[in-house]
Amino acid sequence: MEERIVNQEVDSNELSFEQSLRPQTLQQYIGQDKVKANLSVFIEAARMREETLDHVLLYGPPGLGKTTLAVIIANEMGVNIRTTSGPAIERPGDLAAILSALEPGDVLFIDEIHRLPRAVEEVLYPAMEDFCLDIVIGKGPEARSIRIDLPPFTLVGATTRAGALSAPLRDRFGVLSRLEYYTEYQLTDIVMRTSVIMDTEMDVQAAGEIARRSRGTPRIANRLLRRVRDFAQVRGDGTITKELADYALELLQVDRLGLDHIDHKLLRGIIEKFRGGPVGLETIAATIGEEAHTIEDVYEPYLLQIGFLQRTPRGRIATPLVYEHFQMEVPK
Ligand SMILES: Nc1ncnc2c1ncn2[C@@H]1O[C@H](COP(=O)(O)OP(=O)(O)OP(=O)(O)O)[C@@H](O)[C@H]1O
Ligand SMILES: [Mg+2]
Repeated sequence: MEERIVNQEVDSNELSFEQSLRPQTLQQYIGQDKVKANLSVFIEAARMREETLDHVLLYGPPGLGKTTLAVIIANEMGVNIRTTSGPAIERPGDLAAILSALEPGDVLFIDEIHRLPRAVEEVLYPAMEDFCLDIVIGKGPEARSIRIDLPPFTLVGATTRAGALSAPLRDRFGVLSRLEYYTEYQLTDIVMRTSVIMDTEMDVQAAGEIARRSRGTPRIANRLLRRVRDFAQVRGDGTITKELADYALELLQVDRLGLDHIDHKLLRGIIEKFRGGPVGLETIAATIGEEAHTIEDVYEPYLLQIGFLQRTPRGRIATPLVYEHFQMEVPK
């Protein structure tokens, strides 16, 4: 994949930066008001009854705050969180080991839960439903199954692709929370909050400009802020003014809607080579030299969200908004 500032890959340096910025309570968590309102009721009710919280599935595009929310849920419940991910659990025994090491009430966070192997998923069903493990010992006619009780726990699953989850797994979550792209105002708050944590002076207009170009995504907002701060330090006096933000964002090649050179290549490709579409995903992938599933999971969601692309049974169509954005004439 080509290098892009708006991509969703996170290296170890950025990960520790992100962790330093993670809000710790629901109150510090900006936006996602519906999700927060529901969760706070469920958490309070569970605490009043002194029960574990129902299993929670968090889904939505990358970088919107799923992992952050999982940690907050554990904090608000006053319990420990144990973190793992779908691809990391290869065999049923791996999951059994994790489950039997939990303390009563713990949150087990499984990131990318849609990537759990099938055989592992089947261990999860009785664990989620009845807090127990069914283990088969021996083979053939000698085989018998024993049941092991588990401490009650809350499973928090996160996925960018709720559609890829099997129905039996999805049905075992009591709370399904879908995270939405953030508004410009919410992202402005997030950027301001981050600048305070980083001890950097910033004009609110500059924060607004970063927010507008962040594709509705806190991860991208914080990343752009960090790069803009570098420019402020080297080219300015350290303060992030609107002027400096504009200058830096221009150099970073993120346009006023947060689109970068790859989005441009993709959209222009559809317009120039396929007269605006419809054109199939595989064809687009081949034209711009990217994997089809990368386009589908990473590039497309935001372009669909802002109404630049339409998905039809015959392929993708570039809407008139794209022509407008590039100041091109819409063909008859
Ligand atoms: N509501 C929010 N308020 C403030 N900061 C947020 C919020 N949501 C996310 N962030 C920040 O954005 C960054 C990315 O969030 P997080 O890692 O939770 O996203 P994610 O949805 O788990 O992404 P992925 O799908 O890639 O795992 C974190 O540094 C976090 O601090
Ligand atoms: Mg995450």
